[in-house]
Amino acid sequence: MTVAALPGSVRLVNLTLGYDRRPAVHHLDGEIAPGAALAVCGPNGAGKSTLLKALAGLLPPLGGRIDRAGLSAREVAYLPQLIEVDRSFPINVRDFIAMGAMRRIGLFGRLDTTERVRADAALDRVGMAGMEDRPIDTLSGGQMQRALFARLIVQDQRLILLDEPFGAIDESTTEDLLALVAQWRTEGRTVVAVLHELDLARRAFPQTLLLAREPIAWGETHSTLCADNLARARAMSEAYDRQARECLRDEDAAHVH
Ligand SMILES: Nc1ncnc2c1ncn2[C@@H]1O[C@H](COP(=O)(O)OP(=O)(O)OP(=O)(O)O)[C@@H](O)[C@H]1O
Repeated sequence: MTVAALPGSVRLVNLTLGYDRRPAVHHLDGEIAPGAALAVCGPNGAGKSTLLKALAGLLPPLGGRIDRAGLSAREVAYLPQLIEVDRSFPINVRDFIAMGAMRRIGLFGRLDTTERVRADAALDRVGMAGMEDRPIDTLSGGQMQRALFARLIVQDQRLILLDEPFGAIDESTTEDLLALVAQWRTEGRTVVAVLHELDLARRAFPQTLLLAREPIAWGETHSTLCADNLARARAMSEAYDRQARECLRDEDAAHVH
């Protein structure tokens, strides 16, 4: 018997994800409860970003499914890795932040006073008041990440997906943005973040999924990130890399004969 998912939860059912029909994440089962703060950790190439893209609805599953109970794809905000954000676009900070309101005002809609006030309040919240007119290509990495979080505030969604939000930014920015994540939780939003720094997961994310192509563990953060599980994740990831090379060799051989 299938138990109904909680309203606002996200359930992964035997989920397999990949590219060009090659699996990158296998057989993932679990549920992200509404209001949860879930860290996704694991070695390089473990499939963390792939999972986030699928949760954002940008990558259709190769197998299994993602059930979003009562949560439409439009209620999801996704922040890709900073490196993937195009900063060369000629736009100032306020207009960049206000792009978060696009679903409310439409692609070519004008910013009314309410949206302007909302954008400025979001900038203030992330400590960037007074920077409204700066072109985004003049921002430092930390300022850009603050601006991206301000855009998430303006987006105002129930499920927030963050891919390595604290990589390559200074400590005070990390602390300020962690406080914002805590606030989102008190507002009942669900936050899923890919994190490389396990200490940040331990400090600020009560739940963790440890991934190494397959789930190693998913549960309370401190027990999930125990030494045994971390060693298993590393071993699984290395084994996968070896197998992948062997698979590629098999395919090359098949082409020759
Ligand atoms: N667009 C793509 N096309 C083909 N393969 C991809 C693509 N993106 C990722 N992959 C592959 O999928 C696997 C998982 O990658 P993913 O980026 O999800 O891992 P990750 O855990 O986020 O890694 P990292 O911590 O290094 O960012 C890797 O083998 C990667 O090479």
